[in-house]
Amino acid sequence: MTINTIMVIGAGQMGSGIAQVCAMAGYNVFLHDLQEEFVQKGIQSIEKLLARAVDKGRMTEEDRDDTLRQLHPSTSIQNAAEADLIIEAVVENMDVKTGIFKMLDDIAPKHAILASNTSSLPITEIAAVTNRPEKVIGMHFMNPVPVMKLVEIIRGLQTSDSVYEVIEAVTTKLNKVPVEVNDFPGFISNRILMPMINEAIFALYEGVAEPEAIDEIMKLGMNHPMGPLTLADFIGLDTCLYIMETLQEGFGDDKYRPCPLLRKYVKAGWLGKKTGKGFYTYS
Ligand SMILES: CC(=O)CC(=O)SCCNC(=O)CCNC(=O)[C@H](O)C(C)(C)COP(=O)(O)OP(=O)(O)OC[C@H]1O[C@@H](n2cnc3c(N)ncnc32)[C@H](O)[C@@H]1OP(=O)(O)O
Ligand SMILES: NC(=O)C1=CN([C@@H]2O[C@H](COP(=O)(O)OP(=O)(O)OC[C@H]3O[C@@H](n4cnc5c(N)ncnc54)[C@H](OP(=O)(O)O)[C@@H]3O)[C@@H](O)[C@H]2O)C=CC1
Repeated sequence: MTINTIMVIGAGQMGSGIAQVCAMAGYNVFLHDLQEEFVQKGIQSIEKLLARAVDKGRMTEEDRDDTLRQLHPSTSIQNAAEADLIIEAVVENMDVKTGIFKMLDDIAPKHAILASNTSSLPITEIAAVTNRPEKVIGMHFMNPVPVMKLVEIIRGLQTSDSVYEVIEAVTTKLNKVPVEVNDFPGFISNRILMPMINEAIFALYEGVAEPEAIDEIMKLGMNHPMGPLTLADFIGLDTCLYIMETLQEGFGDDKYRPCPLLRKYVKAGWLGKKTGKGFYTYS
């Protein structure tokens, strides 16, 4: 099966990054969100990153223009009728995602593959609301998408081998490395990463150390590129909380309980870098 047109649903930090790498790889791309202003914000962030790549000599002006020509803003979900592959990257909420997958199943052509960039939610459950569970798959990109090499590919219970192979080939064409996992809460990446971040938040909550000290210890002591609290702010504290809730509910194990401080910050609207305030303040 040949993939020519990709539609990305959700023009937030992940959706815009995914649209960027798809357009750079030569795919025709719709970047879709509910409102024009969100789509334009996503496109502007792509333009900024491409301009930086040109300035640094990593991309020619011609390649930048070609990439931008491949990108089409969308606020009409009906554009899904043109897509061979749809990658959903909206908020980490099962009801919102299943609502979108039901709509996409009605609109997208029969051959189209429906992928989710979910961080933790069961692919099998998302697939079950469609009439094509064999064509539903997890395509979990890492943040920041243009930089990180991994795409964790999650097979739902009914995902077909041929769909897996197409997604593996698309991932390679995006210049990323696909790694296959089965469908369990948090997959591999967030089953391991998020409890570490949650533990760092507990350490702060219990007054063991200041945020800067916690981050410095993990950076200098463990060679992590970012400390866990900086990384949580970067991912989004809402997303971190939803992932911990999925792990706790999915495994029925309180070892995954989200730290109360994380809940408190999310309730306050302190979602990290994207809102200007989290464990740190951003201008
Ligand atoms: C939650 C989930 O479900 C899964 C996840 O994604 S978990 C999160 C996974 N991601 C991580 O763990 C990221 C950890 N952090 C890092 O790897 C690094 O800090 C980083 C790559 C983000 C930045 O690297 P750095 O060396 O500290 O900073 P910096 O020198 O400014 O950036 C390095 C390069 O990345 C690029 N970059 C940095 N931030 C970027 C962003 N948000 N978007 C695009 N490119 C970015 C820069 O342009 C720079 O490239 P050039 O030098 O070619 O211009
Ligand atoms: N942040 C991270 O590091 C990573 C996140 N992910 C996953 O990617 C997904 C998106 O996360 P992220 O990009 O960080 O989140 P953001 O909050 O940055 O973006 C989500 C976007 O989806 C839009 N949206 C919400 N509902 C709908 C809808 N019904 N139809 C169309 N668009 C909608 C939002 O619009 P509005 O602003 O109006 O709500 C927003 O623009 C989540 O599932 C997350 O778990 C995966 C890997 C890493």
